[in-house]
Amino acid sequence: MTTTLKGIAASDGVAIAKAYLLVQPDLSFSKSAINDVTKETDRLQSAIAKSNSELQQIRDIASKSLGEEEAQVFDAHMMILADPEFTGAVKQKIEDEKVNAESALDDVATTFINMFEAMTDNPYMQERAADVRDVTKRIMAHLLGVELPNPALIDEEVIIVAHDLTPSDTAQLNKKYVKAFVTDIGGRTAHSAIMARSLEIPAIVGAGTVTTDIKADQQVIVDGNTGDIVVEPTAADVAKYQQLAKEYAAQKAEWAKLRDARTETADGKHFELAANIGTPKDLAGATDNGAEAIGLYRTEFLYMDSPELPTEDDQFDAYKAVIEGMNGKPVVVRTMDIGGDKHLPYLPLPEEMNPFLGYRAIRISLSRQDIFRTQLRALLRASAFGHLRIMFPMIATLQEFRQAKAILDEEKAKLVAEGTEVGKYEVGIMIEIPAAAVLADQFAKEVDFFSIGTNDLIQYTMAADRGNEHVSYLYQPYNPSILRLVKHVIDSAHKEGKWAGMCGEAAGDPIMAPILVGLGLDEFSMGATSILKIRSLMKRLDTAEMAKMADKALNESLTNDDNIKLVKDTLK
Ligand SMILES: C=C(OP(=O)(O)O)C(=O)O
Ligand SMILES: [Mg+2]
Repeated sequence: MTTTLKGIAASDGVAIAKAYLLVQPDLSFSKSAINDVTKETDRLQSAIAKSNSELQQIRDIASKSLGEEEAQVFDAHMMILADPEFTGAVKQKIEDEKVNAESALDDVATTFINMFEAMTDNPYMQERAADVRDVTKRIMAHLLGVELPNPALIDEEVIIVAHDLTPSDTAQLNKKYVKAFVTDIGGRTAHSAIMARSLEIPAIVGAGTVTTDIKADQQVIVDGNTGDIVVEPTAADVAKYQQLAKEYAAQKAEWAKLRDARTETADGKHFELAANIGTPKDLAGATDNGAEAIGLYRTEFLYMDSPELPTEDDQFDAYKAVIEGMNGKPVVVRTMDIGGDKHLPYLPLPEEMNPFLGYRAIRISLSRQDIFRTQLRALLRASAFGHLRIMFPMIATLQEFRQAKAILDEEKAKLVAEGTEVGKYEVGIMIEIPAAAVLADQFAKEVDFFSIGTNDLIQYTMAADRGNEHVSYLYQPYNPSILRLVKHVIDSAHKEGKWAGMCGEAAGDPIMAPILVGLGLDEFSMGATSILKIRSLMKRLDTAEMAKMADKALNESLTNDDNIKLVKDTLK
């Protein structure tokens, strides 16, 4: 029977394919005493052998579809399977204590994981804990006779159905086969959603209980424009959505004609449309979509994709590739923003009740200066190769900015003294904490630019977790409170002769962009796939009319919805 589910539209486009449930099975077991030791060690042996051949197969496919580097993690897993200190210890425990294999495996794995995690001075060994966990899960699944999902083995078109997708899960999906994804939890600005937009696949997040409502292999339609998920569609549904997919493709082809066009309003005013990227690989998408700049390079993915802290040279190579790749166009590189929902296995952070209010971004950089200075040196060296803008995330106070800037100046002086070439660069901050937005007039005297991070600015202003679907109604970019903060930031920058951009998701939103044009925002940075849509929209706007509309939006409208209506009516 056909059912329609609803979630939060997180990435545009329409997809029709069968469901692939990326759900962790229940691996609980109970401890029991055994009589037949040989039978139990045979069960263990067979689970290890099955795990090994599965890993071999995953490794082969992963190396072909994702690249040799991504595949190497599976070598590490196979090494653990072959390590007598680990699997030998499980066998020994079964023999000595006459317990079932599941319980012996769990005990030994826990000992190893605790041991690795305690090695706080050796991040490489700490990371092995995650490998032991993964391998243990695989052996356990075979012992219990349940199946683990293996997304790397997908070799036909599917729609991924998951409770949530971490940034690293999303990075492992092969775009050739993964046509869309839907998740139980998350909001429009969760990193999985941002990732979907950069992969250019439709996505719906925060859809409630899709992992139980949708069964494996059921046919599913995902409409990433509206947030509708149709399960077991009728032939008429399929025809309707095929038509919508066709129209969307035609619309995209129309926008594509604007690729090399200058971004101009109807009255000839230019606005800079930039792309947000996560890795140098995203550069192609940015230039294909006509980006005039990179307005946000989120460097944390460099750290997340690496098994240990990336070296200065690794970072230099990545930054240089992006800066050179943009051929003199500006590139805003944001220093590491780890914490919140982004974790590094080799940099254990304290468990926090409110990670988004905790130890993240510049707060980590200022206390772990070894990590920060390495990144700054790599950036300063890369500045010689084009137009660099360095940006600090999550700045709350002037002192934090001054401290970060002083460290940058120190590293520059050291490099210059060593005879290393350093180019020109600007230094700016993200405005994503209300404290900094309110004091933007003070900050504007000291920084070269602002980039407003609405994803965080909205969550902190509204006190509503950006990834929590229960409070996603409070993600209100057009709420007059948010707009007034944005106006204050833009006006403060202009008063000091500085520029203000926006790199939060709101910059690429067709309702928000006209208001921002009216407020005089200088630079709009967004997922690359939104650029042409916004360029096309801007061609229709008159800046004086938008300024009047923005004034109403700030001073006459009372709610977010009032402003949606105001923009729609004005653009009619
Ligand atoms: C762009 C932003 O940063 P991130 O989404 O990486 O937190 C933001 O907060 O708006
Ligand atoms: Mg942010």
